Amino acid sequence: MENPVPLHPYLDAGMAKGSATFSGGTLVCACKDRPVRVRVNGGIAHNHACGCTKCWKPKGAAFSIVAVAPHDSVTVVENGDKLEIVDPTALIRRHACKECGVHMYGPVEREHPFQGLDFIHPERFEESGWPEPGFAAFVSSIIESGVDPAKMNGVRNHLRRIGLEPYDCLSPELMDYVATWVAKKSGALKQ
Ligand SMILES: N[C@@H](CCC(=O)N[C@@H](CSCO)C(=O)NCC(=O)O)C(=O)O
Ligand SMILES: [Zn+2]
Ligand SMILES: [Zn+2]
Repeated sequence: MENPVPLHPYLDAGMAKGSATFSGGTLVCACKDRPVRVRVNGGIAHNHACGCTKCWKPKGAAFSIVAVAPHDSVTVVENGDKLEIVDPTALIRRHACKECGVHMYGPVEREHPFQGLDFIHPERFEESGWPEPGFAAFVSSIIESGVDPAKMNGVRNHLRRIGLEPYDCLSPELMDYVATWVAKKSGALKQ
C-alpha cells in the first residue's frame, strides 16, 4: 500500500534506527547566517511523531518528530537573540528562530506532569544516533492542518507498517503517567 500523505522526510526515508544510549548533542536551526545553536547535555526521552498543529515540522510534512529532555540539560549556546516564544500562553513555551521558524526548545514551566521537561526536535541535532520515535501521537490532529479525513485509515495503516502505533492523544503509557500525576495531586491516589 502507498503512503497516502507525506508523513515526514525522516519517516518516509525509512526511519533510521538510533541508540537509546545517545548522550546528547547540539540542535541547530535552518539559518545559513548566524544559526541558533542549543546544546542538550544528556539523553532524550519519549521521542514520537506528533500530528498536532503546534509542533514545528518541515515544509510539507504532516508530522513533527518531537522528544523531551530535562530543562537543566538544555542551554542556548549561540545566537539566542534570534529566538522568540511562539505562544506565551501555551503549556509548551516553544522558542522558535525568528528567521527560519524552526522551534529550538519548548520548556514546560507551569505545574504539570511534564514540568521541568523541554520539548525538542531531534532531527535538528547536528549529530546522528538519536533514538527513533516510538509511537505516533495526535494523529487525528493532522486533519486540522488540512489532511483529507478520507485518508486517515491509510495514514494509520502506514504508520503501523513503519512501526509507529497511532494514537489520537499521547501513548497509553504517557496518558497513564499524566493521569497518575493528576490523581496524586487530587488525593484520589496516595502520594
Ligand atoms: N488538536 C490540537 C492538539 C494540540 C496539542 O494538544 N498538542 C499536544 C502535543 S505536543 C507534543 O506531543 C500538547 O501537549 N500541546 C501542548 C502545547 O502545545 O502547549 C492541535 O492539533 O492543535
Ligand atoms: Zn534560524
Ligand atoms: Zn505536537
